[in-house]
Amino acid sequence: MSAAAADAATPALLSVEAVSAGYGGATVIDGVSLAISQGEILTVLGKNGMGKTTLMKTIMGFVKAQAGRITLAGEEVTRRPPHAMARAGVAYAPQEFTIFQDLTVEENLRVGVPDDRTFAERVDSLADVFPRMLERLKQRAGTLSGGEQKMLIMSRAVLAQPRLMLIDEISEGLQPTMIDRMAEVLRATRERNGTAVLLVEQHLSFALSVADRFAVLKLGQIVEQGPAGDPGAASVLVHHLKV
Ligand SMILES: Nc1ncnc2c1ncn2[C@@H]1O[C@H](COP(=O)(O)OP(=O)(O)OP(=O)(O)O)[C@@H](O)[C@H]1O
Repeated sequence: MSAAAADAATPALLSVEAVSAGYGGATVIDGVSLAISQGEILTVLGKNGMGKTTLMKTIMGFVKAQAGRITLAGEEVTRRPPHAMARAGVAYAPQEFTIFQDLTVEENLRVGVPDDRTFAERVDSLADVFPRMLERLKQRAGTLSGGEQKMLIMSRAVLAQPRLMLIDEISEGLQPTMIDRMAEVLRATRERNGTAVLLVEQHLSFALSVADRFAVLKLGQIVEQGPAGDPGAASVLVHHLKV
C-alpha cells in the first residue's frame, strides 16, 4: 500500500462532519467540518461570539449536535455525554475557571485520573511541565493566582494523558512568560504522549506558534483553513480577527 493510501485508510483521530448545534431553537455552529490526526495541533480562531466555545462543547457532549456526525478514531461519538467522552480519552480545559476552589491542588489533580495508583505514577511528570504545581500540592486551589489556576487546569488535562485535548482560550489574561510556558507544555505533551489538540484561541501569535494548522470560525462557519506555518497565514488571520 502506498503512503497516501495508508493515510486514507487511517481514520482521523477526531472527525467533525457537517455539524450544526446551538441553544434552544437557535443554530450557533452551522455545518462545521474539520479533522485532527493523532498528535496534530489544530487551532480554531475567531472573534468573540463566533461559536468557538459552542463547537468545543458540542464535541465534548455538553451541547447536543442538531445535525452532522462526530467520530473519535473512527467510532461515532455524536451526542455522547461528557463523561463518556472523558472515558474515551478526551480532556477538556474550558475557558471558565473550573477548579474546585475549596479543595487542594492535589485533590483537584486527582479528579483528572481514574485511580490513586495512576495518580502516583503520573504526578512526578508535572516536574517537567509545571513544577510550581508540585510545590503547592497541599495548598487550597482558591488561593492560587489566576495564572496558577490556569496552570492547574492544564496540569489536570495533562495528567489524564488524553488522546485529544480540547483547550478553550487558555492564554486569556495570562502574562507573556506564562503564555510561552503554555506553548512549551502543549508541544511537550504532543511529543511525549502523541496527544492531539484542538486549541480555540484569539491570541494569534501564540496559536500560530504551537499549531500545525489553523481554521477560522466566523458566524458559526469555517471560512478559512490552512497550515499555520504558511508565510501568509498571519496576515490572512489578522484580517479575520480585527474588530
Ligand atoms: N448557553 C447559551 N445559551 C444561549 N446562547 C448561547 C449560550 N452560549 C453561547 N450562546 C451564544 O452563542 C453564540 C456563540 O457563542 P460562543 O461562546 O460559542 O462563541 P465564542 O466564539 O466562543 O466567543 P467567546 O470568545 O466570546 O467565548 C453567541 O451569540 C452566544 O451569545
